[in-house]
Amino acid sequence: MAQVLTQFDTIAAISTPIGEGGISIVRLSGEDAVAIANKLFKGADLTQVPSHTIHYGHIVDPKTKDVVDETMVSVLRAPKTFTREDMVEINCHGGMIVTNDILQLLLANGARMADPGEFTKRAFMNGRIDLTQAESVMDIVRAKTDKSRQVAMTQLAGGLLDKIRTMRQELLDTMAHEEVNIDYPEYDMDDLTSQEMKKKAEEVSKQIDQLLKTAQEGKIIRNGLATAIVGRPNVGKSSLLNYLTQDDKAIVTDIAGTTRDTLEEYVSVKGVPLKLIDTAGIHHTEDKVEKIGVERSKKAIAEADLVLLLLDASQDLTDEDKNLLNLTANKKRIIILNKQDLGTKISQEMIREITDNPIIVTSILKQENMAALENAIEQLFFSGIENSQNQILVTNQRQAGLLAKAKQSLEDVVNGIDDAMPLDLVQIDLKNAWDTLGEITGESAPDELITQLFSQFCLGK
Ligand SMILES: Nc1nc2c(c(=O)[nH]1)N(C=O)[C@@H](CNc1ccc(C(=O)N[C@@H](CCC(=O)O)C(=O)O)cc1)CN2
Ligand SMILES: Nc1nc2c(ncn2[C@@H]2O[C@H](COP(=O)(O)OP(=O)(O)OP(=O)(O)O)[C@@H](O)[C@H]2O)c(=O)[nH]1
Ligand SMILES: [K+]
Ligand SMILES: [Mg+2]
Repeated sequence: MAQVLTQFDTIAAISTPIGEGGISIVRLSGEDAVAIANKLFKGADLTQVPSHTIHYGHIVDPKTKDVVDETMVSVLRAPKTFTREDMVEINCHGGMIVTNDILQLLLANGARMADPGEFTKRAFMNGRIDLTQAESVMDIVRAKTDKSRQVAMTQLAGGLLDKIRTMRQELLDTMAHEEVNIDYPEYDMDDLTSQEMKKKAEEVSKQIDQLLKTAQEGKIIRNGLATAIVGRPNVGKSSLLNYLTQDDKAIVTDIAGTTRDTLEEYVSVKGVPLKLIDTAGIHHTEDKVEKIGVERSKKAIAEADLVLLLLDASQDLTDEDKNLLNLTANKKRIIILNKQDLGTKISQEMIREITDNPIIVTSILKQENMAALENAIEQLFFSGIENSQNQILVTNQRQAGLLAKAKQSLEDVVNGIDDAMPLDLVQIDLKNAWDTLGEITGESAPDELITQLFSQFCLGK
């Protein structure tokens, strides 16, 4: 990792959302950050002020002498900054025109437009954070629930990084030890060495396994448990979405077929992060638009981690209900017998004959027994998964894929030793595992990977 802080040009970007707002921040990073800002700023000589101070003044177009905005400007000198480079943050009036004018002035005076994620990329290139921490910065920005933010914060603090560094160190120690033996074959400790190597490979492999086990939970916590609300028309699906989100985002009417397209909302139910998907009621229809909606509902079911299947308890079980019970049979599922206030033609016992899924009898309209539903969601979620308070979790596909690959190399080590393969060949697999773990943190990541990874970030981050 480069520790030379002067190798990059000076970049600029708007770091706050584009649109109307109270205040916007335009950020600069790089060797010339202070000099460029100083060309536009009237109020103090920014090249002379102490680091980490903020200054009141105006941004003036040096060509036209037009006063563009009244601002507060922070000067942050390397190395104690987000990027470890000199940085300037211009706090200007929110709004698309002013903010953009200031950015354009910076670009006209020597700065280059930053790529998405480039500030964070520099923090990585300059050694302040590793790739898992960079990814967590993005996860914090995108977090939809408190829990996903919590896990991302643990990752930002270096939880996963420490784990991976420890494993890499163990492999490195083993390799170093092994090299001594290759260099001094007269000791002929091959047997001892290979048994030692095998033991280490198995140990690290086990640690990787433990991390991989968290990937499913990590995915859910990061993205929310994909929860499809399913049922034939008018059973109360949209009413349930509105109840759980404490909002009335979904249109509810007594007309069957009100919801025509899937609708997604994030909500936390007893600490369980859900990505709720309200679907179009599934039934046979000739209506063209409704048909598409029904297809989307089927897709939502296919992709769901959890299905909330609603039945209208006040009416007899229909063929469509039976179809839906079949269609969702292999899913993690809660059956909701709704509209109990209108009577119970479908009983819990009847459904119990078909499935051992949790069955909750509710009136969503009268808000009856809703706590039981929330408890059922909580229990289902935490039954398979350990409590994740401050736990180190693998939260993305990139990390999980590399862990699996490293594990494979370690298995090759073990098999090679069992097959009495020459130690210098076994060592190649050991080195591969070490390299692959290094890709997770970025310590041995190829340039293309780094470029690709940061390009997914937001502009100005
Ligand atoms: N105005 C502003 N607010 C912001 C950010 C920012 O860049 N600008 N951040 C951007 O994401 C977040 C804060 N994250 C930051 C992380 C590290 C450093 C930093 O300067 N680190 C140095 C020195 C730390 C210290 O003084 O002890 C370091 O780690 O060496 C700054 C902000 C959220 N709020
Ligand atoms: N009596 C009674 N009515 C309910 C209950 N839950 C929902 N409703 C009513 O049933 C009607 C349909 O509710 P929706 O939430 O629109 O049903 P839906 O399943 O989303 O319907 P579609 O989107 O058309 O498939 C509305 O008039 C609701 O007020 C309940 O528990 N009891
Ligand atoms: K309806
Ligand atoms: Mg609906």
